[in-house]
Amino acid sequence: MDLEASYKKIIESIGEDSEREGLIKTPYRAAKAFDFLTSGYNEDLDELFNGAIFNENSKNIVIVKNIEFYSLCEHHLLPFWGTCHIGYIPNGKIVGLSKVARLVNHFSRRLQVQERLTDQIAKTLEEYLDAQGVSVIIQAKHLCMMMRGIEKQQSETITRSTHGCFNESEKMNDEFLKLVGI
Ligand SMILES: Nc1nc2c(ncn2[C@@H]2O[C@H](COP(=O)(O)OP(=O)(O)OP(=O)(O)O)[C@@H](O)[C@H]2O)c(=O)[nH]1
Ligand SMILES: [Zn+2]
Repeated sequence: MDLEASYKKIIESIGEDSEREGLIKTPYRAAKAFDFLTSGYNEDLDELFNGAIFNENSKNIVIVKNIEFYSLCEHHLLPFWGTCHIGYIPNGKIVGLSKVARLVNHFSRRLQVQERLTDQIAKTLEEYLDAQGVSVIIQAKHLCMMMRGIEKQQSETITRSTHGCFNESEKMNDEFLKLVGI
């Protein structure tokens, strides 16, 4: 069964009339939206980075912060969203800045948990750049904790994934946190 037919079934399962005017095109719209929200599955990482990794000798920290993202909680299929802060220490290679944000979309536009999202972003960047170190922080709110379940409106989840020299150097960690400003 394709996505559109599945949505029609969901609408009917809750007792709604899938043929009424307001809902007639809803399965099509919802399928299109869900396709977009999970489009990360269809992207190729090599293509994403292709042509935008440059040789450069800087050994100083690079930070791209406040990258907003939307993802889907894999337990409830409800959105979680927030900001991602990424820092790395180059080791002969740097990456086009937009690709850092594309990497966040790549792993957030799918069914996720926040911890895995954080790790996948960090590990992939480390791998592609052969970086000396990578540190990623994600701050997010989960609708599954807000509009249902425990119904906490203010709680925020912070996750972190540190690799390479960030695991060994307190100074680097401090610099990253200070520049990110959280
Ligand atoms: N660690 C982690 N947990 C998540 C994430 N997103 C949602 N969850 C949690 O996944 C858990 C699923 O627990 P279950 O007890 O199986 O589901 P539930 O009965 O709907 O749980 P409640 O939300 O407590 O009502 C819940 O505690 C959610 O808060 C995430 O990104 N990371
Ligand atoms: Zn959830």
